[in-house]
Amino acid sequence: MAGFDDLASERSKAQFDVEEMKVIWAGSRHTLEVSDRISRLVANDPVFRKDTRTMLSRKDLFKNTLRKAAHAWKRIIELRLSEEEAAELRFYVDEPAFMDLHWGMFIPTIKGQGTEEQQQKWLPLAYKMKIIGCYAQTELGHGSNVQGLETTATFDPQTDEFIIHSPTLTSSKWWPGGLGKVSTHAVVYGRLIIDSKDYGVNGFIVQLRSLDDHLPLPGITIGDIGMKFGSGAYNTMDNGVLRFDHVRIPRDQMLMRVSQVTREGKLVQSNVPWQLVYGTMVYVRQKIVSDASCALSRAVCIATRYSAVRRQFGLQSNGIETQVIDYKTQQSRLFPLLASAYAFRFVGEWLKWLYMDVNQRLQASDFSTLPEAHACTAGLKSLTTSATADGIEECRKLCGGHGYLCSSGLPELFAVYIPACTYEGDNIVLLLQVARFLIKTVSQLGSGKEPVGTTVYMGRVEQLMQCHCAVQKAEDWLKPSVILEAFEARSMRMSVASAQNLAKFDNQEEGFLELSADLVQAAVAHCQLIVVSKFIEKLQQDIPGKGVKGQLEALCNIYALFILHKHLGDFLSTGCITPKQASLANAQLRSLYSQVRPNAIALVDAFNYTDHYLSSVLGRYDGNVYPKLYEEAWKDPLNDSVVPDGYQEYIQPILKQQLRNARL
Ligand SMILES: CCCCCCCC/C=C\CCCCCCCCCC(=O)SCCNC(=O)CCNC(=O)[C@H](O)C(C)(C)COP(=O)(O)OP(=O)(O)OC[C@H]1O[C@@H](n2cnc3c(N)ncnc32)[C@H](O)[C@@H]1OP(=O)(O)O
Ligand SMILES: Cc1cc2nc3c(=O)[nH]c(=O)nc-3n(C[C@H](O)[C@H](O)[C@H](O)COP(=O)(O)OP(=O)(O)OC[C@H]3O[C@@H](n4cnc5c(N)ncnc54)[C@H](O)[C@@H]3O)c2cc1C
Repeated sequence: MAGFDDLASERSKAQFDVEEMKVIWAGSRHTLEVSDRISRLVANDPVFRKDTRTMLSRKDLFKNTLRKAAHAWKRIIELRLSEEEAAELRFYVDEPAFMDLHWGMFIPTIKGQGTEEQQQKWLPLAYKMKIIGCYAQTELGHGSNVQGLETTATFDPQTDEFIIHSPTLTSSKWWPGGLGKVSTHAVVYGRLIIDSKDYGVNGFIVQLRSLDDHLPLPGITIGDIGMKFGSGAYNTMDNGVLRFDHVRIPRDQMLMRVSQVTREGKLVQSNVPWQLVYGTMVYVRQKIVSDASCALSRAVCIATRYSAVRRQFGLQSNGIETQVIDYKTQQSRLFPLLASAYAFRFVGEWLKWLYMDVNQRLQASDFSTLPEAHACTAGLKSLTTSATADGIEECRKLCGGHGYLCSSGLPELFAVYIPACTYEGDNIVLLLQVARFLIKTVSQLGSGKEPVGTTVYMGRVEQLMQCHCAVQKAEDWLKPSVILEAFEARSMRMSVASAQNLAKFDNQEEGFLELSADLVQAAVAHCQLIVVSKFIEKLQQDIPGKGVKGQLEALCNIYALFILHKHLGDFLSTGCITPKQASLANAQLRSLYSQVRPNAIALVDAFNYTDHYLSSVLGRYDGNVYPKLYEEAWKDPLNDSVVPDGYQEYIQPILKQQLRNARL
């Protein structure tokens, strides 16, 4: 049987230790053990089946999600899972649901923006799920522009309460996940008003529904905002609409870590920067970067396995056609995505470390690294989600016609993933934040304030503005120092050029708007440099296992040279490399594809995904694609009857020409 033999033979060709690569991918032996155990637990539980998801009506789909969420919670309690194991279980259940927002945003917001007392009051309730919360920031009229939110929270000194109100239609909360049908509570972002004075946006804990009968509390109008893109996909989530009509909450339900309102109605600022009100977004953006590597690797795993099973043209002497993975065009589309999945994994790991480091500093009142953390999380969220969304679609095309079937798993993965380019900050809006940070850094060069963190390279501005790439032969592109210098010089020169152009404007804000398209490109260049440099740093660590390091080096070089090839215009126009060096990079890239080819299947096996998680007939571990595709087709409800419903009303009259006769 084609698929079985093909994948078995591919696995036997691997030139590295797959088990050790699994550890590298997971992050540690411990993480691998946990994710392996929990993914199998989910895969073997019939309640977590997901093969009918794309065929259910919205109501049935949603109820099924509630059933799975309740079952997941039951298993977490029964098995006494740790926080880490519980998070893995939710991940492998693989269905967007209110739980994501409760654990992923509501709880972190209280932890990050609540005082000690507020945490003590609310966190135990949230941890035990005695209350379910969501994150209600975006409104009908404003999402990106958080300072433009219209919901008001007016302090009433008579009663020691805030009055939460939606003064306009556009102030209706719109989009929060988990809000529409499930959440009992929300962190609501609104304008703090004291004595008619507007003190800007802050977070407030507001109860939305009765804990007895789940009905909305007085003054609250609440519902789901309707069907979203794709079948199944993100429609398991109850993204909601919410309006307040003068709803009163006690004063101590304003999240008061950043600023406090006293009983007398005085606003007291603490020593933490006001931007901490945006802190949950930094946390979630960091998570989304790790998530990107999961979504991309999942699509790549499906496309790689299928490309080894699928054969088209080129009859060989033994009468067998060519595996499509052997076509150079297939490799040049697929392998950069494989390399990107690994690159995003490692940059995600680093970003997690950066976030933890910033958090520890914040606890010690050191706020110096917050701007860098904001720029890195915003930029990398943007870069990785855009590349992943495009990458999933490319994987669908790599699977030809069968990729368009829901049973390939790719349409639903695409539909569920693409909003990541929008939620938690529109990707362009976030890149503009990075650009502001870069322009600020460039403007401070020579002022005595040394660039830090990921902008340290900018301290070598003179060298980077003048350096010439030393590549003379294709293999020179394999040297990390050569790659780094080319990426640093490109980013430096693009930022400096933007800053110089900006300086020509009398009004900096106007200039920023006028040049924003170029500024976005400079931000992308800086973020790509971060990804490349973190991959190179990873390779400097001790990497055990036969051949593992060699494979990672090849993937790192593929990622870097692919980006160089894709953005050749930047590298050439800034004079970082010559056309001859560009063509040497291309030659090297081709040679790297050949190096990865025999290891491709093993490299996707190292993700250690179960067939349940992949939910793809094309990506099955055993490669038994054709019989299963055939089998799946017959499961479609349309095939329940041989003659379809509607035959007599709509097909028969055409065939019998009754419709035409009626017209004549
Ligand atoms: C096949 C099926 C598969 C199923 C798979 C299922 C798997 C399920 C798994 C996952 C599901 C995913 C779950 C994810 C759920 C989605 C959750 C989505 C939630 C949301 O979207 S919440 C809403 C998010 N909203 C936003 O992000 C809004 C974006 N806007 C902003 O962040 C800001 O308004 C702005 C940054 C764009 C502008 O702010 P503003 O104050 O107006 O602006 P500036 O003047 O530019 O900035 C002032 C100053 O502050 C600094 N700064 C800005 N932001 C931050 C920050 N976050 N932290 C620190 N500092 C910040 C900025 O740099 C300026 O500094 P300066 O003055 O220059 O020094
Ligand atoms: C699936 C999903 C789940 C979500 N979950 C939540 C949630 O749980 N809680 C919550 O509060 N919100 C949630 N959101 C809302 C989400 O955070 C916002 O949609 C997002 O921040 C983008 O804001 P917007 O919709 O206002 O886009 P807009 O800002 O209206 O963007 C429209 C266009 O304008 C461009 N644009 C906007 N501003 C600028 C600028 N300054 N310069 C250049 N171009 C600009 C953008 O690039 C984009 O092309 C969710 C959204 C989705 C899709």
